[in-house]
Amino acid sequence: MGKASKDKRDIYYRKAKEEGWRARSAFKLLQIDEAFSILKGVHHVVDLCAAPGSWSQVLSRRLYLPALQMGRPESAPKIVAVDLQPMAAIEGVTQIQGDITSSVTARQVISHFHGEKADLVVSDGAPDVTGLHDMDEFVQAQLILAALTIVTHVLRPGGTFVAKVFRGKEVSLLYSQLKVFFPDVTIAKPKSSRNSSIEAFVVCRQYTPPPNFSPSALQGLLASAAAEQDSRGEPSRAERLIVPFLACGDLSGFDADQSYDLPDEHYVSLDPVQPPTAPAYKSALAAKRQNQQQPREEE
Ligand SMILES: C[S@@+](CC[C@H](N)C(=O)[O-])C[C@H]1O[C@@H](n2cnc3c(N)ncnc32)[C@H](O)[C@@H]1O
Repeated sequence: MGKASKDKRDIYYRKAKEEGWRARSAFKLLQIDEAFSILKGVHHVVDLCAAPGSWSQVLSRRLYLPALQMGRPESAPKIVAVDLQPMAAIEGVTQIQGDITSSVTARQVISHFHGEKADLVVSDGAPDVTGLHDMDEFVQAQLILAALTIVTHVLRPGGTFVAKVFRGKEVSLLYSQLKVFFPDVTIAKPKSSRNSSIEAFVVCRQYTPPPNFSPSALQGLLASAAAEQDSRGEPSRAERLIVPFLACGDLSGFDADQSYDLPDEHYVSLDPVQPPTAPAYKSALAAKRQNQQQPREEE
């Protein structure tokens, strides 16, 4: 790491300590909000993959505490945070400990809203990286798809979804899938996210589910799209559809600080590559730990 980026990291690290944020990641959400005003008018919000909790702190300080200070606790926003890990309590934040890719956790989040809708869903999820880029990007993509499934149940039309992505060569497929639900999808690279990292954030605005869409239809919708798009004339298999993108780890052509225009197509066809299985992911992780390989930087 060069001196300049080291200094930059130290600035956000120090600032986080000074301002009482649990992680320097807080600045990523704050900078996304500066650029896109994602917190404006937000009442209910879901923070997926929230631990140790700096994004939840931002949500609490920006949304919940002001309502309390105005003496209106009854109209205070609802903030729900979910993570595999437990995290220390944050004022105004309800915590659910669980795996967002499991239907049990998804149902817990959905039922928490009692039919009310959220204005904003954020997801800063990152898997435990193996160092194998294809696999890491695949697992990251699974998190985004799980988050998107929750979004289709809890986000109000017109609402916003922000999620961390790893920008691999096939990331345009993910954009295309998001564009099915959001007419406005932008990729953002906040200054506090290291240039050396392939992470970026999709800012998806104006949630507009397709006509006649109901959340349980998500799988069917993607299935029929893939069937139409299967240019090889092979039968489409439902299991391919949970592969949001197939990553190759090739970052050439991506400028970390630039915003990209997104492809117009709603779908691109998927190659018939089997996703890594959970045992393959686990053994890759174990191998990484054994060989002491350097994981890719995430922040
Ligand atoms: C980069 S951290 C999030 C940082 C957080 N936004 C903050 O500001 O403190 C990524 C988190 O994703 C969580 N995570 C990864 N996979 C998950 C899953 N399947 N379900 C729930 N949380 C998950 C990890 O436990 C980790 O806490």
